[in-house]
Amino acid sequence: MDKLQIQGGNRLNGEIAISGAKNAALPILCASLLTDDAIALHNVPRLNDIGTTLRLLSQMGVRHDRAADGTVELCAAGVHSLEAPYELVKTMRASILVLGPLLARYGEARVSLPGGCAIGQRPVDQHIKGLAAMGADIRIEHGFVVAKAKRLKGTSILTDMVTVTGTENLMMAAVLADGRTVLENAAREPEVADLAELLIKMGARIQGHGTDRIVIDGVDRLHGASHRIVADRIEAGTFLCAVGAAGGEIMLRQAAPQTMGATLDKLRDAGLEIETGPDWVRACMNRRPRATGVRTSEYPGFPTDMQAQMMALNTIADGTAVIVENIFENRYMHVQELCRMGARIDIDGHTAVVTGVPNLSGATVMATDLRASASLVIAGLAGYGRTTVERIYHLDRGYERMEEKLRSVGADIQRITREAA
Ligand SMILES: CC(=O)N[C@H]1[C@@H](OP(=O)(O)OP(=O)(O)OC[C@H]2O[C@@H](n3ccc(=O)[nH]c3=O)[C@H](O)[C@@H]2O)O[C@H](CO)[C@@H](O)[C@@H]1O
Ligand SMILES: C=C(OP(=O)(O)O)C(=O)O
Repeated sequence: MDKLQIQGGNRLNGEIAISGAKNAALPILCASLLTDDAIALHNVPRLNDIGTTLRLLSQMGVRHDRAADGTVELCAAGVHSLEAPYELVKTMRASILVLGPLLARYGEARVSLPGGCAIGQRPVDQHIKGLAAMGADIRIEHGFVVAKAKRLKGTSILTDMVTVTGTENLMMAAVLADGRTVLENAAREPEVADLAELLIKMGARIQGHGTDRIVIDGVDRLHGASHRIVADRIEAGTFLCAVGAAGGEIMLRQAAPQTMGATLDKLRDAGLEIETGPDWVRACMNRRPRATGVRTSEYPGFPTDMQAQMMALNTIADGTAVIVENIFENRYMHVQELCRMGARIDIDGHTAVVTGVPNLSGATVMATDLRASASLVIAGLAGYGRTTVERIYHLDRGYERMEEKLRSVGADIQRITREAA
C-alpha cells in the first residue's frame, strides 16, 4: 500500500491549480444515465472515486472516453444493466447516486446498500423515503435497494435533515418525473447547484437550486450537454490550511472563492492574510496561527469536510480552540493520530478541545478516511522531523496528485509506492 513520507519544516511558496470538485463530478457523471445523448464534461478530476464511478457506469453499459486534459465524454445509449454491485459500492458511498437516475429513466434499479464507513453510519433512508413518495415501490432485499416505478410522480418532499447526495438523487429522479416536485429542506451546497446547472443544460426545468427549496418540473426527455465542473472548495481549503500551518505564501488558481466563505473567514481569524479574485485565492502566513474554533454545519456553514484540516492547523496554534462536529457522529478518527505527533486534543462527544502546542514532532501515522488523511499531511508539513502517512488510498479517493502539488510549492513530500516500500 502506498505511503507518503514528509520531512516537515519547509515553508510553502508558489502557485497551485485547483482541480474540479469530486463531490460535484460524482453526481454529474451519474446524470449521464438520464439521456441517450452524449455528455461532455470538462475539469473532471483524476481521482480514484472518479475511476470507480466510471467503472460502475461502464458495467451498466455507459461508454466513456477520458482525455488527459480532464475531459470525459459519456454516452448511455447502450445501458444493459440496472445494477450497482456491492464490490463497487463498498469502496464509494456516492455509488448510491445511480439510484435516482436509473429509476427515473428505466423504471428499475438494484443498488447495493453502502456499508457503514469510518466517519459515521450514513444511512440512505431519506433517499428511499423521497423516491417512495414519488411512487416508487422500494424494498431492501439481500443488502440491495430494489426499486421499481412505471413513471415517477412529482410531489412535495421534506427530508428529515439536510442531505447532499439525498437532494442530488431526488433532483435527478424528479427531472424526468410526471409533474412538479418540490424539495424542501434541500441541500444548498455548491456541488448540488453545479449538478442542477448541468441538468438545466440537458433540458431539465429546475428553479431554486442553491436555496433550501428546489422546484423541478418533470420533462419527457433530456438531451446531451457540455459542462465544466466547479472548482473543488475542499481541496482549495486544504492547501490554505497547509500554508496556515507551515507558513509561506501561495496562490491558488482555478479556484472558486465565492463557494468558500465560511472557510476563508475562519482562516482569516486564524491569522492568514487572504485576498481573492473571481477564480483565485492568495494566502500569506507569517505568524503562529491563532486558535480558531469551528462548528460544522450545512452550507453555507463551515464544512464538515474541512474539520480535520482545521483541527490540524489548531494543533500548533496559540491558544485553545473548540471544534464541534455536527454532521457525522464519528469524524474524529484523526485525533488519535494527531496526538501521536504531540497534539493535545480532548474529545467529549461531538466536541474536541484543541490546546495548541508550539511544535508537532514527525511520526508514523495511519490515515483512516479521506479528510483525516489530509489533516495528517498538514501536520506532517508543519511538524519537525519525518512523518510517514500510511494507507493513503483514502487520500487518493479525493485529492488529485496532492504530493506533486505540494512539492511544487516547496514541500518535502514523497510517495513511497507499494513496490518500493
Ligand atoms: C459524495 C458527496 O457529496 N459526499 C459529501 C456528502 O455526503 P452525503 O451526501 O453522504 O452526506 P449527507 O449530507 O447525506 O449527510 C448528512 C447527515 O445526514 C445523515 N443522513 C443522510 C441521508 C439519509 O438518508 N439519512 C441520514 O441520516 C448522514 O448520516 C449525516 O449525518 O455530504 C457530506 C456533508 O456535507 C460530505 O461530508 C460528503 O463529502
Ligand atoms: C466524506 C467525503 O466523501 P464521501 O461522501 O465520498 O465519503 C469527503 O469528501 O470528505
